[in-house]
Amino acid sequence: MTAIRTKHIELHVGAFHLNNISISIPRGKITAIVGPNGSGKSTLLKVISTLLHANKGEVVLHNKPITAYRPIELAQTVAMLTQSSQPPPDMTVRELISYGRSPHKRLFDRMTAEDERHVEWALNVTGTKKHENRMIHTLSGGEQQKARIAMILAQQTNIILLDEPTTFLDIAHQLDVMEMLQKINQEYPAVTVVSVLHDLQQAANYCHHMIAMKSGAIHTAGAPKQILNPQLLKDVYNIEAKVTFEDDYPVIIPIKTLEASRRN
Ligand SMILES: Nc1ncnc2c1ncn2[C@@H]1O[C@H](COP(=O)(O)OP(=O)(O)OP(=O)(O)O)[C@@H](O)[C@H]1O
Repeated sequence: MTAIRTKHIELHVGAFHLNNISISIPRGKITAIVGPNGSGKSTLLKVISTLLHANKGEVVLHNKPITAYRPIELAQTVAMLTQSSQPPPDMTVRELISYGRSPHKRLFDRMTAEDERHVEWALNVTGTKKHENRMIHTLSGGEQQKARIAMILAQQTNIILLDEPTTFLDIAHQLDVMEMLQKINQEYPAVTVVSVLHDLQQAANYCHHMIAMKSGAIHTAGAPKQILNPQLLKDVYNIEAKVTFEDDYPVIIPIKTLEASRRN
């Protein structure tokens, strides 16, 4: 079953062109979007979440065109963690996470017991409970990132879009986040997770499906173990690399770049 389908999406932003994007993202699975800097990964996520509107083409969520969703219904269906360049909001961790409940409430409605239960769950599942009463700006970059992820999770949507959720995190916390997504995926089979990731090995280890982008277009999509190979690394990243398999998982050993002046 497909959670997200895009049909021939075209979008021009400045000089950049998202070019004929047709993808199917499986429901209840974890999908990684990978590709070089500037290849269009964030732009594609923004189109799926309606932060940006395509010039042409269609996005379909759970078999319903995105244009047929009411805004509140969309906010109850899709949550997106964007790449944050904003200063941290002037509030506590718990207050930030409570904002995730907004799509389930009317303006000025009080938090219900159910809202509190979802906030509590998000605090615990992300390990941010211990910071719940601290102001966001007093947290480290990694701790702030986890609080932002918790806010997205508190939204309790069946589609979760994450733009580089492991940015700012050390290796242990990166694995922590990936394991958390895996656990959520196992406990809530209806939840579809789509994450932009730069670490291809993590993508292969934790994701069921992988979409590789290059220059605003889809290069390849499929099971990570099937598509991750030296040719993909050459075509998409222009690097020479060895790809071996250990217990079925790819181990990527980068050797060298093939040219200096390319990439996207
Ligand atoms: N509003 C905009 N105006 C002009 N160019 C834009 C705008 N938004 C994005 N771009 C350009 O579109 C291209 C794709 O950007 P996007 O953020 O989608 O890439 P990405 O693959 O997510 O990159 P990264 O891995 O570096 O985050 C980039 O070259 C970017 O500079």
